[in-house]
Amino acid sequence: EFKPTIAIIVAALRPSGGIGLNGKMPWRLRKEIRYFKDVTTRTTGTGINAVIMGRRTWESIPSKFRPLPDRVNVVLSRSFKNEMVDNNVIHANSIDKSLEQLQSYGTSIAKQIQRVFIIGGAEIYRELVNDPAVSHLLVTEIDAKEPVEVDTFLGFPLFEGSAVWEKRPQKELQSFIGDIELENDIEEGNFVYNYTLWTRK
Ligand SMILES: NC(=O)C1=CN([C@@H]2O[C@H](COP(=O)(O)OP(=O)(O)OC[C@H]3O[C@@H](n4cnc5c(N)ncnc54)[C@H](OP(=O)(O)O)[C@@H]3O)[C@@H](O)[C@H]2O)C=CC1
Ligand SMILES: COc1ccc(Oc2cccc3nc(N)nc(N)c23)cc1
Repeated sequence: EFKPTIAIIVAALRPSGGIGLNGKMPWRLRKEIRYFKDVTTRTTGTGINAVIMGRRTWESIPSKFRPLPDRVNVVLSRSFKNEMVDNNVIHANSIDKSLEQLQSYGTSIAKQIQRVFIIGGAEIYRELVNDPAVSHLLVTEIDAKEPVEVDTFLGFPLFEGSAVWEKRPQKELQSFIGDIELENDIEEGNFVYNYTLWTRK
């Protein structure tokens, strides 16, 4: 029965949980962007992964860079009809409808959907972090040397201590991401960051 691993993937500033500013990300971290691409794209064997995002996040991707390549892109909007726009883009008006469509995608394109990543934005994170179907949080924890302005936040308490989620040892993150290299305390400009995995207590 179709039960892909569903993971939220996000880069968030500590301790505030800031993730956005003026509809964009408050930072540009080269290695972190490569990690995001590698983790959301990598599959074992012949399958393909899906990324699910809110309509505003989709609209803020420059049109020449969307859909995100080598992944099935699912865009959520309450005003969408549920439809496969083309082989790489699915419209859905709820998370449940998007999972239904991903299931039939697998049978129609004979490509099995392996993992599903929720890639933002803030409203989507806030809602889906409470969905029991989401089993993993891949959180890049960012510390800033100098203060950073943010106006959009994770929308759930994580760094202040969570009653629901617990951070797993690095070796569990390593086995989740396979042969993708895990560096610690990566420094880029004003930022130092680490990749983490959280699962439900
Ligand atoms: N730091 C990070 O890792 C990331 C940061 N971001 C940042 O987040 C911000 C964008 O987030 P945000 O503005 O919250 O917008 P979102 O990308 O979360 O999109 C919100 C829209 O998604 C649709 N939607 C939300 N919930 C549902 C639902 N349950 N069913 C169907 N449709 C739904 C609605 O579309 P409609 O109005 O059409 O109904 C809503 O307006 C930007 O600043 C972006 O840069 C984004 C991704 C990652
Ligand atoms: C504007 O569209 C988008 C905005 C953000 C987005 O997600 C990300 C982009 C770049 C790096 C990202 N890193 C992590 N850990 N998580 C994300 N969701 C990321 C994907 C699309």
